[in-house]
Amino acid sequence: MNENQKSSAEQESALVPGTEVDAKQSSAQSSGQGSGMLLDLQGVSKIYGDLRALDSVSLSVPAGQWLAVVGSSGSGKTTLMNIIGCMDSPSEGSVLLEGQRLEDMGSAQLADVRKDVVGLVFQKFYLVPHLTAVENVMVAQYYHSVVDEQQALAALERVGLAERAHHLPGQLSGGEQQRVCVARALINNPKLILADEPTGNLDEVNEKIVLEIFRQLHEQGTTLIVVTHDALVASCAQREIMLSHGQLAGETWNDQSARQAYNSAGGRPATSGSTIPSHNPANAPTKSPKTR
Ligand SMILES: Nc1ncnc2c1ncn2[C@@H]1O[C@H](COP(=O)(O)OP(=O)(O)OP(=O)(O)O)[C@@H](O)[C@H]1O
Repeated sequence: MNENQKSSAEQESALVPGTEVDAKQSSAQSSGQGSGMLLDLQGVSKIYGDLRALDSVSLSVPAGQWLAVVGSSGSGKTTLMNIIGCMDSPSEGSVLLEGQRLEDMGSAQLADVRKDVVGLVFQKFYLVPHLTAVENVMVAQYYHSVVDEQQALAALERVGLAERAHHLPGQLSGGEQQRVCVARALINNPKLILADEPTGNLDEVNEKIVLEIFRQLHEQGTTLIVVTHDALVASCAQREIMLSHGQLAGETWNDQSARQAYNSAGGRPATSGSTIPSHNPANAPTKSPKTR
């Protein structure tokens, strides 16, 4: 990446998750009220006028869990992911990430969390159009630590795009662009991957590539939260929650040993305002993990 490209990339950094130019040194504040979970949502609501896009959702996610979030269009999935990813703030309730309350953080600290803890695979975060695939991955490295082209190329190879590394986004298919976004999210080894419809643009072969990467990340201990409309993709997760009209409509465990570990660690079923979950882990039938 030359200096002109860097400068343009800085101007467009708002398009790239975790790359805010004005991020200053974080002085992480501990709330002292952490639950031992990587993520803890406590009565989180998002209110737009009369609409409760999220309605008092409480949800704990331990480090290393693979969670799927399902629900019909407009049920609040993206709203939830935006709040967890520090891109939106709740109208009510608290979000703790690594025991730190997000509402106690200033914008620079939130930018650091986005940069250091979270990797985003969101369709709305487009690639910088005048940078090649590998340069788009290197932008994320640039704002995180140091640029390493070989590492960026390896990340693209991991998503099956070695041959397309030097193409501009406009020269890539929608599915290929999506995979560049996956490579960009992985490049800084985030603890938490938030993926909103990560396989939405992909054919079956590419969907398998992405799911296999998620499986490897899960085995390495990365926490994954994946919004999907695809029941097969959801079934790869250890745990699924379903949203409906901003409320929790169901919770299912696909991995019973993960469920036991979660319960032993003091984890509680997800809940929301006035809804009694129709399907909670206390009475969930045993379901074998599916493989693809
Ligand atoms: N900025 C906003 N102002 C007003 N209403 C909003 C805003 N953002 C989202 N909503 C509403 O909140 C509700 C939840 O939206 P959200 O995008 O979270 O749904 P979703 O489950 O992700 O849907 P989809 O699957 O279609 O992406 C919807 O009714 C949506 O219209």
